[in-house]
Amino acid sequence: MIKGLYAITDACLLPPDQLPGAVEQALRGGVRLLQYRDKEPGDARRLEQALHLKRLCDRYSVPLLINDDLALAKACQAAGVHLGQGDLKLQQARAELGPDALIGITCHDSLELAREAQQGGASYVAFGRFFHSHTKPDAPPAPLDLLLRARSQLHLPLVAIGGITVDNAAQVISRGADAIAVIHDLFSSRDIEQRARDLNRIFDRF
Ligand SMILES: Cc1ncc(COP(=O)(O)OP(=O)(O)O)c(N)n1
Ligand SMILES: Cc1nc(C(=O)O)sc1CCOP(=O)(O)O
Ligand SMILES: [Mg+2]
Repeated sequence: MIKGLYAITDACLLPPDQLPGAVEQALRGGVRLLQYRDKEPGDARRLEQALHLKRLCDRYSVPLLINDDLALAKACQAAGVHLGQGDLKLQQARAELGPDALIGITCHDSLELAREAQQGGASYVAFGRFFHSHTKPDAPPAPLDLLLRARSQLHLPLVAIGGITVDNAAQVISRGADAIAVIHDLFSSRDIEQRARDLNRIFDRF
């Protein structure tokens, strides 16, 4: 289930009037998971957008995850949440969302954090950033070979994030990433649908 292109939305790249259209193009291009990530204030706007994305994702049978915000995930009946090390604890999210929810955990460059997340019942672990990221330039870097070690030591799906593009995605997929989480290279593209197709197609080579 956690396999292929994992698209993440961004409030700067996608203002409210462009968000649904851009996401639908990505879904048409074969995105396998979608994360709604919006750190701007405005609970009512965020709820409205998340509900809209949930309807779109349902049409394409794609799970919607919500970044950081458990209450929003519950309110829009999302498939799950993505949590960082400074966010809500995995155990609380699992207890509130139930055993079937998708819960992803950011592990930066740490196999120890990943083992902890695996033991705690995470659905996937995310490592990164692997390349320069336009969206989050200050995210701590992670070495590509971390994925090889993670692949041999963990049984959970591995998500790679941070500066992933059509030109470098093969480097993380060939080292064991099950999914690539992408913001800028997808949503800044002039043809989002085609870019989604191109990013997904890289998995066929491995
Ligand atoms: C798939 C995926 N991986 C990592 C992150 C980053 O989460 P976090 O460290 O909590 O940072 P913010 O996204 O909240 O800024 C993610 N969102 N998704
Ligand atoms: C949200 C996020 N988290 C990261 C991490 O390393 O934890 S990198 C990142 C931004 C990903 O966007 P882009 O594909 O534009 O680089
Ligand atoms: Mg977070």
